[in-house]
Amino acid sequence: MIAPRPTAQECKVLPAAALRDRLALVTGAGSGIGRAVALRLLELGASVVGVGRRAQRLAETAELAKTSRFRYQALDLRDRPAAAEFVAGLGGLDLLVNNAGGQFVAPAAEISRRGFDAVTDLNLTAQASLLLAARPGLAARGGRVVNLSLSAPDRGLPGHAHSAAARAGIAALTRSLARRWRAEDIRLFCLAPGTVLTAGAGEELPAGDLARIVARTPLGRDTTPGEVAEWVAALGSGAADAVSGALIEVDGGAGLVAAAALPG
Ligand SMILES: CCCCC/C=C/C(=O)SCCNC(=O)CCNC(=O)[C@H](O)C(C)(C)COP(=O)(O)OP(=O)(O)OC[C@H]1O[C@@H](n2cnc3c(N)ncnc32)[C@H](O)[C@@H]1OP(=O)(O)O
Ligand SMILES: NC(=O)C1=CN([C@@H]2O[C@H](COP(=O)(O)OP(=O)(O)OC[C@H]3O[C@@H](n4cnc5c(N)ncnc54)[C@H](OP(=O)(O)O)[C@@H]3O)[C@@H](O)[C@H]2O)C=CC1
Repeated sequence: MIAPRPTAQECKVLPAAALRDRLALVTGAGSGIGRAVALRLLELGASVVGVGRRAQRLAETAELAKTSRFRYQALDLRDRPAAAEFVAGLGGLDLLVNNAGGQFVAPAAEISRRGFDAVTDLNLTAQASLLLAARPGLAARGGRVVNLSLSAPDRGLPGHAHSAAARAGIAALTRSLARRWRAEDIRLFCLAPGTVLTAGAGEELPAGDLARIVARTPLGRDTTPGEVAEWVAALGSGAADAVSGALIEVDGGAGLVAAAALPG
């Protein structure tokens, strides 16, 4: 049995105008966690630019947002020059949410070189490139960065060797840049969800595997998109500025247990 989750409303703990007049860039804003983040930042008063490959999905987020403070651009973040040009065009930036990501599940021995590269590119090097491109805009506004990772990537996750390597890499990159970019008034955080039952997670893993993973989670439940969104908003708002470079696991304790619920 799954333990009770907070409702979307119960997740909302920040004051109403916590992000008023801020400009945020949210990658992967056309679905799942990214969409929940974009909508919550808008509710809190921010202007949000959403990117992703599929314009139709971003348009659906715009419909839900019902505000001109949301705009979007179809963009493949692995196209470095296009992504860099787009970010530079935004000018000053208060918050970058590096959320776009994902992987396929396969035993390590069956991941080809191209497969490994595809996943590390999306989840590490494309995020790193976007960070570098956003640096001047972030520095201009004393901005904050939230990089999405995966809970406890260093514990070893069956079927996720490529992704775990990339996600541990983004956590390390976050720590490194948090030290260096402090001088430019840029703050960085790494946020690591456990299992969030988005359509994307459902495409990646069969429902039975997801249910087994959730059942092994110490809190006995999945993490909701609303919970992740509130954490992102809090980190972006300055409420957590005593934190720097940390990997924050919003995972119901999933990272505390061995990840043996998956094959591979
Ligand atoms: C404890 C875990 C709880 C659950 C956590 C859930 C976490 C989430 O992240 S939810 C997010 C869910 N969404 C996704 O993960 C979907 C995103 N995935 C993708 O978009 C793609 O898989 C990709 C971007 C990672 C790769 O796409 P692409 O670059 O288009 O790749 P290609 O199709 O060109 O293939 C490149 C290369 O990879 C090999 N490959 C692809 N799929 C598989 C597979 N299932 N198994 C093995 N290998 C695969 C493919 O064969 C290519 O290699 P070569 O054959 O050597 O050319
Ligand atoms: N759901 C979960 O349990 C967990 C998720 N995560 C991570 O959180 C993030 C969001 O996950 P979730 O919402 O569940 O998954 P989704 O699959 O719904 O979200 C991934 C988003 O990234 C976008 N995206 C993928 N590739 C690219 C690309 N090359 N360029 C631009 N955008 C791209 C997708 O849009 P489009 O396809 O239109 O490009 C999509 O909107 C991901 O990084 C995921 O790995 C981490 C831990 C657990």
